[in-house]
Amino acid sequence: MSTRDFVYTSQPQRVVFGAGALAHLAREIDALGARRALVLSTPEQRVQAERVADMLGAHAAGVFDRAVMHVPIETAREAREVARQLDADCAVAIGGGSTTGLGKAIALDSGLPILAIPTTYAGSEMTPIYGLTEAGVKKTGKDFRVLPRTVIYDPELSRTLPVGLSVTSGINAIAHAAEGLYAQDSNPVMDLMAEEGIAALARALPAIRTKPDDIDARSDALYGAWLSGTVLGNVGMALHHKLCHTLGGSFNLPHAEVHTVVLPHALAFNAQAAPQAMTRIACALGTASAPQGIQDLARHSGAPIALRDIGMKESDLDLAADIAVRNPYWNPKPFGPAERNDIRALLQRAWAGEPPG
Ligand SMILES: NC(=O)C1=CN([C@@H]2O[C@H](COP(=O)(O)OP(=O)(O)OC[C@H]3O[C@@H](n4cnc5c(N)ncnc54)[C@H](OP(=O)(O)O)[C@@H]3O)[C@@H](O)[C@H]2O)C=CC1
Ligand SMILES: O=C(O)/C=C\C(=O)CC(=O)O
Repeated sequence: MSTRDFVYTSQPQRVVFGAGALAHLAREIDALGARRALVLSTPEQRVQAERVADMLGAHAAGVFDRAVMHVPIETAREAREVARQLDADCAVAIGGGSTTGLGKAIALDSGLPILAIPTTYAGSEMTPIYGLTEAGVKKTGKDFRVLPRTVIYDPELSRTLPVGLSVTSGINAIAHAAEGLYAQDSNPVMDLMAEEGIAALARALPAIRTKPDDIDARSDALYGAWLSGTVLGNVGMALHHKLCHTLGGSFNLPHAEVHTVVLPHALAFNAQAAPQAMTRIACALGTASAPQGIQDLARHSGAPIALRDIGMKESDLDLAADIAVRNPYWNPKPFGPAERNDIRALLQRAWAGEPPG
């Protein structure tokens, strides 16, 4: 094995993992030194949030249940104000990436520590990345104040996640790991986590499709999500995430589904420029080809493989290509304005659900 130069910085975070781990909530709030926790959720997950507030007893400051995808700035302002009025000294976010994202918006403003309890595989709980949407434009940034201090991973809570969303959310996680393997600032520790994360999710997703409440499969998927989210939090994103942020942010396509459709095509685009990463991804998937392996995993798990099936208009593909190449992320194969036609062709294949070219 050859070694290479790298920089590795570990991030201060506490992870409590296991079926039934939610029972440790009060202990973890104590460990944070928090006295008044504001519990966050989506409207639909309010019952779960109230259960969490009940577990906190006198340490619960209240419940704010208006989290929505992509964190509109108005919602962020409202939640920040509620946290101030209730004199909260901590935010407990129970839910998917949307709820964690709302916690991050509060922390960005106030420095309040976040305790995250993820119920999807999006991985936001492991990253210092935040997203905020203002006047129809989503901006992302990095700030260590938003990195949750404690994460409770309880696979019991993901048993109710519908199969379709479990698969697409799982592939959202795989995307973090896959791009981590060819990131400009990758390192050997993240590479190991990425491979293990992809392998765990590739095992778990078909098993969840067969038996959605299988706690071992749920546990494996959440373990993969933790590893993959850690990779996203430690190394850079590339072409795939740029395309997904363009399609989600400017065309309002559903986050996890976009990741699922685009990933095979983004990997195909990068295949020649990142051959070692492709080998590691394929190996973790147990397939001959990384791009085709991802598309097969999606198809065989009943997930969408075409942008046209998740709300993208063919007439918007030109604009999407223009936006994606305007401010490109670093990528092993550069994609600026000069590669606009290649990106347009990639999007056409993804739109039609063709095999990754
Ligand atoms: N900053 C970062 O590092 C990252 C940020 N993100 C961001 O997170 C958002 C996407 O996160 P994602 O998790 O995909 O989406 P959401 O948090 O929006 O959750 C998706 C859906 O899952 C449902 N759901 C969640 N948990 C359960 C459960 N246990 N049982 C039943 N239903 C459940 C929710 O239903 P309901 O609406 O009914 O509550 C919701 O409709 C995006 O805004 C994305 O940009 C994603 C990854 C990383
Ligand atoms: O939009 C954000 O909050 C920032 C990053 C992500 O969404 C990562 C992803 O595309 O899954």
